[in-house]
Amino acid sequence: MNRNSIHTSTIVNDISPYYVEESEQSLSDRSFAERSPSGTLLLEDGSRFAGFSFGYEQATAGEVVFSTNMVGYPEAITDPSFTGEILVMTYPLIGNYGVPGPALWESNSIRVKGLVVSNYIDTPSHYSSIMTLKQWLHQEKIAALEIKDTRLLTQHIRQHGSMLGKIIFEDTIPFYDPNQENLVAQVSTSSVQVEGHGDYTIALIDCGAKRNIVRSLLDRHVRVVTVPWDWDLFSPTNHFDFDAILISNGPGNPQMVQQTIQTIRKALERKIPLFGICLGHQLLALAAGGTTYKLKFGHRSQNQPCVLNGTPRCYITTQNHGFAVDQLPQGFTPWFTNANDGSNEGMKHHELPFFSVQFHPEAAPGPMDTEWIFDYFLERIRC
Ligand SMILES: NC(=O)CC[C@H](N)C(=O)O
Repeated sequence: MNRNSIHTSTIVNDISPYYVEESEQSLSDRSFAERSPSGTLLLEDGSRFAGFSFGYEQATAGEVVFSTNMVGYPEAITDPSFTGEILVMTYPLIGNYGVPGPALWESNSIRVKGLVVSNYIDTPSHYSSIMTLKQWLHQEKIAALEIKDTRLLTQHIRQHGSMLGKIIFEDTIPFYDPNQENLVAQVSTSSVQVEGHGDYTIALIDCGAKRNIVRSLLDRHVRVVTVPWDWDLFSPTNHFDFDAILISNGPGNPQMVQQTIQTIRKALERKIPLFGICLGHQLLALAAGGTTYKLKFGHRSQNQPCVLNGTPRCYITTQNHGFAVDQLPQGFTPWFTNANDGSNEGMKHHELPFFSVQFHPEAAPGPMDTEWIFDYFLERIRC
């Protein structure tokens, strides 16, 4: 096929897929060129990106964010932290290893409001695959578009910041801002779950916990009692013995999660060992008197470099967050700092067992470089 025959019809703010002239088409290109865009990603600034639908064709709206992770799309789209978000994946091959069984997901369903990829592969090859990504998206009624130029779309988001958007077909719907709602209340467990055995009991406040947090604790032979986000651990009616509290990751604006912040404040007063992950880091900061802010386009990838403060050591971390901690609370010092933009990535109290990280030490997906933080957590309980 003569490469000169391919040209892109890129109209300002309207990225259309490649078109190939009739004459030099191979069969596969012919099928590609004949497919007409069937869906549109419309951003709140008026930008339109046409695409080919491979998901459930019903309009959906949310905050449009991008992630650069190269692997782990099943874990990513089942992470409750993505609730309310339309996820753009910049790595061009998505779907190529299918979908594993639920035991390898980070929650029991797909959490993104919509999915945008550059090249959807509908012919997966992997021993663990039980269905194609397209089948899964249809099963769970999630819209998905193949927009060839996710690079341009991502550059747009980087330049202008993550913004509201919607995937529309024949129908349309209003824009929806997930950060104006308490998304944690929508994703948290509604009942208390008890798992595992061991010398220590961890109360896990489920703000949208990724399953690999629980797996990481159970692997260390502790008992994990998962409670809802608004469970008052200190009310007489709810009492059970525990040795420490882990505040989990979760979606949306940390300011919306006031009941959890109140519970953390009570734990601080009682000097109970506290460990926060991602949203948990933000909630611990707010509970202790710190502040949070919204990043321009967030950190969503598996290669975010975090320097261990006071050392030359830099860890490669998995991240998925749009907010960050600005002012650390009194008595806390920075634990990790993002080597890309200098943002805070962790903090610890200068004497009491209170500490938290903005990144995901449980990975899933991504590198296990910081898994040792779970061991550090248990050591702080023992001493
Ligand atoms: N993964 C998370 O816990 C995300 C925390 C928070 N919702 C944010 O976007 O910053």
